[in-house]
Amino acid sequence: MNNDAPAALKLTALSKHFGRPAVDGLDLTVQQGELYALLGPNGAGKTTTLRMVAGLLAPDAGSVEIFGIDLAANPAGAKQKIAYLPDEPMLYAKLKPTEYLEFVAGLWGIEAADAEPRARRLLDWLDLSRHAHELTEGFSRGMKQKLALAGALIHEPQLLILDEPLTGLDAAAARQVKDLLLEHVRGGGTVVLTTHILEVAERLAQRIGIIEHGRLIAQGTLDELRSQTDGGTLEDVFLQLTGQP
Ligand SMILES: Nc1ncnc2c1ncn2[C@@H]1O[C@H](COP(=O)(O)OP(=O)(O)OP(=O)(O)O)[C@@H](O)[C@H]1O
Repeated sequence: MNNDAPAALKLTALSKHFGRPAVDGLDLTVQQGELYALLGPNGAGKTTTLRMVAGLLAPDAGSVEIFGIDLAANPAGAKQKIAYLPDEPMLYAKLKPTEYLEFVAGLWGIEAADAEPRARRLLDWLDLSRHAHELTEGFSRGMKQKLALAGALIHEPQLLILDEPLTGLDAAAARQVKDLLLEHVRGGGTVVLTTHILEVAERLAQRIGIIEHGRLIAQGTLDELRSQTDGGTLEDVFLQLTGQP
């Protein structure tokens, strides 16, 4: 990790209210090359945070910086560096995976000659190649989730923002996605994900942040979080920190 490099993601006093605070003065920094898991109870503000990072929701206050680029000042420059995968991604039912990936690549201005091998590699990796010429409308939830992830990766973003990327995936698909995320980080990329599957955070994340009522209440490696509590599994630590029985 290069300490002189700008953080991959820096949130400063980020806030969003929907009548009441959903995200409430959130400060959070993720360094380049990290896999950071954001955990929190239902309604804690995780999705709202990620949607602001993705530029889909305007903050009421505070700022988002992506590799030192202020999202509000230079949205196009900041967004070029990230991919955002929502918890319920949208696909085009009447497109085949290859067509979908070519379409997404086109939106990013990637030449077909470059997009095609990238798409092939992603479909291979996610074990979707044998379905490459089927319409996505017939895909299972897990297959759709994997294709959406491939779409998020097609422009080779440096920062991946993933909302619950493993929900609904079977063991094999979850393994493929986890391997892909680890590969992204090994190659110098950065991942920020939310998950309710604590084993995913425990196994993949270098650092874990716990958010409650829109605020970061704890952050660190699993060992650091353990030392702030009575220890145990991440589940024990999480439940203690969030004051749940
Ligand atoms: N568009 C919206 N309009 C009104 N309230 C909203 C909106 N989006 C989120 N909220 C509220 O903001 C709060 C935070 O929601 P958010 O979806 O960010 O939580 P979360 O941590 O992602 O929860 P979960 O784990 O259940 O997905 C909740 O109280 C939610 O009801």
